Formats: sequence, structure tokens, C-alpha cells
Amino acid sequence: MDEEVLTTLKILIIGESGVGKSSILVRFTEDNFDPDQTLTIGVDFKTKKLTVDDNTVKLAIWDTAGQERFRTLTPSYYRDAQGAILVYDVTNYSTFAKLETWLNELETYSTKANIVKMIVGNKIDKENREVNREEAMKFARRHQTLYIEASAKTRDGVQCAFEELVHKIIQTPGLWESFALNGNFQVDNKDHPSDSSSCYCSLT
Ligand SMILES: Nc1nc2c(ncn2[C@@H]2O[C@H](COP(=O)(O)OP(=O)(O)OP(=O)(O)O)[C@@H](O)[C@H]2O)c(=O)[nH]1
Repeated sequence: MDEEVLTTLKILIIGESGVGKSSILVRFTEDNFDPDQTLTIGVDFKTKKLTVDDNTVKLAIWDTAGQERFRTLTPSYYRDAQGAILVYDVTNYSTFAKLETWLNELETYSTKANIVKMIVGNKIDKENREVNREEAMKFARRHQTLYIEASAKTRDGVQCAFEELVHKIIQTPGLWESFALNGNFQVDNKDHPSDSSSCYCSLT
């Protein structure tokens, strides 16, 4: 029998073109990686069930085009989202510098004031790194977001990014309860580090 689903959560993936947003989504939902991943035109959408701390949720994950010219659906894309994954490429400093703009866009369009944000530094499998971990963690702390480094290519950090984000959403009062089909669910809150600036999953 299917596990009972606590709620459906809307998660966005945003960031500059080419940072690996679609690759992270495909890695998470299909456990696949395409070195020739084509660019996203408009919006792509995938769903996946995830169990965190014994609570099963259904994720509706929206992947949008990083390129400005394909971004025509912005306000409806952001509406009612409970979580956002902001991706940059650790080998391209300008994609990190643009995070501020993406955070502003979230601020402008998201309809939930307490939307949970996770910054993901992607492509850590590559050698030509331009953004160091400390600077990125400092940025995340300043903006009160979660932070993790990942590689859609090698899988590192991808599952963890979604788990940590969902954990925090479930913990945030008023963010998801009205979306639950049934109010009788008991949220199972296992021991978990409360540090909001780092992920508890280990990266190898
Ligand atoms: N080495 C390496 N390459 C990656 C990684 N993630 C994505 N790529 C590659 O980077 C390129 C861009 O990836 P996409 O997933 O299309 O990037 P995107 O952010 O969705 O781009 P837009 O659709 O234009 O917004 C593709 O060639 C991917 O194969 C990674 O973790 N490591």
C-alpha cells in the first residue's frame, strides 16, 4: 500500500542559465545525468515522493529557464511555493554574484513570506573552482538560507539538498498545513541539528 502523504509541497529551482538546475532535478527525480542537457524553455515540472523524518511528502518541483528571454511566466511560477532552491555554479563566480538578484526576485514574487530557501553550489566535481565554500556559507548565513555544495554529475549533495529543505519546511509553522488534505497527521520530529547554515548529510 502507498505510504500516506502528509502534504504536497511546491518547490522552485532558480538560478542563472547553465548552472545545472535541470540536471539537479533530473538527478533527484530519475537518478540520471545528461552531459548534454539541453536548456530549459519556459518551465519544466516533475513530481517525486520523499520521506523525511518518517513523514512522506509529495514534491512538485518547478524548474525554470535561467535565460531571461524564456522567462515569461514568472509570477505564476512563484505563487504558493513553500521552498526554493537557488543554484549557482562553483566554477563560475558571476553565477554566485547573481544570487542576490535571484533572492530579490523571490522576495518580489513569492506569496509566502516565510518560504524556505536553500542555496546549492553545483558542479563540485569540476576542478576549476571560482567560489570558495567559506564565502558562500557566509552569504547563505547573511541571507538566512540553508546551504549545500553538490554535483548533479556525481550525485553528491543532491538528495540531501531536497531532504534538508523539506525538513525545514515541515518545521516552519503555517507554511504548509493548509495544503494538507487531512489535519490529523502527526509530524514526526526526530533529533536533528538546528544549524540552519549547513547540511547534516555528509559529502564524500
Ligand atoms: N561537470 C558537471 N556538469 C554539470 C553539472 N550539472 C550540470 N552540468 C552540465 O552543465 C550544463 C548545463 O546544465 P543544465 O542542467 O541544462 O543547466 P540549467 O541551469 O538548467 O540551464 P537553463 O535551462 O539554461 O536555465 C549541461 O551541459 C550539464 O550536463 C555538474 O554537477 N557537474
